[in-house]
Amino acid sequence: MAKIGIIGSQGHMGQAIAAVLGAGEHECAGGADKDGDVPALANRSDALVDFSSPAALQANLDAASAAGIPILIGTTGLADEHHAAIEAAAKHIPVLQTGNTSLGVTLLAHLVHEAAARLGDDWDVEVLEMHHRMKVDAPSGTALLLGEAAADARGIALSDQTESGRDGHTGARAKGAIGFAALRGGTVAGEHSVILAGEEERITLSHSAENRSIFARGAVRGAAWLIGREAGRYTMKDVLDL
Ligand SMILES: NC(=O)C1=CN([C@@H]2O[C@H](COP(=O)(O)OP(=O)(O)OC[C@H]3O[C@@H](n4cnc5c(N)ncnc54)[C@H](OP(=O)(O)O)[C@@H]3O)[C@@H](O)[C@H]2O)C=CC1
Ligand SMILES: O=C(O)C1=N[C@H](C(=O)O)C[C@H](O)C1
Repeated sequence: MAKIGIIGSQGHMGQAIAAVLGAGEHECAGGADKDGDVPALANRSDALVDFSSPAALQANLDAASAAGIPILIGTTGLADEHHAAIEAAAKHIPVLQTGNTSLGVTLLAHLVHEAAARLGDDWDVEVLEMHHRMKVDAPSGTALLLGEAAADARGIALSDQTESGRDGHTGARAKGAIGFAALRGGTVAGEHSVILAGEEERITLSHSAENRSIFARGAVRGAAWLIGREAGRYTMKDVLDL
């Protein structure tokens, strides 16, 4: 039985993860929130899960590194500097970072990769997402993960080809662009669609999260999987062997 420490424990995801741990094969080592003692939490944990804020990321990576334990980063809204910090920490400890810990989205990304590779850039890729009114970042981490899957399949850098937040006289869509649109409202746990639009036909690949327990179960599974691994950067694809 692994002891999992939760950063962001009083938040929606923290509570969902505590519920999974309360019912399952692993144990909750405790939690930390803003002004919490993450180093002390790390010292009594076998692995950490972080669903808090990008502002907390560096301190959380430092605490995991100092304790010599793995960490799963579920926090979204990460910038280049955060990814650089993850790369640096992953030289010393196992780090899994993902915008979505669910089994369904991990498989969806695999399908998007396959579709984008086979169809080529005559088919336009648009990623549409909707989340609850409290969500603070856009596009969602999942939307970016799905966009990355399409970009990777086409051998392009997503950051060079992103079109998001279209408004006003935007001009025609650039060939090869990957578009993003974000909707916010109500209590939606997470809706994602990847639309591949070709000449006179479209394919839509979608995932609907009915509640947060799918993310929580995946987070616990991912954190437990990290224990005993070599230092490095991992994704949910590694956990699920996809
Ligand atoms: N990868 C995935 O599968 C998923 C990722 N997420 C992501 O997880 C994150 C959290 O989501 P959610 O639970 O809905 O958000 P909430 O706002 O409900 O919870 C965030 C929690 O983090 C705490 N927190 C904020 N800043 C810090 C800090 N500096 N140090 C420690 N704790 C801090 C908050 O405490 P306080 O209230 O005191 O500020 C709060 O308890 C978001 O980035 C979200 O996008 C969400 C679902 C799935
Ligand atoms: O903030 C959320 O709620 C969610 N965040 C993640 C994201 O940004 O994609 C995962 C999930 O969609 C819910």
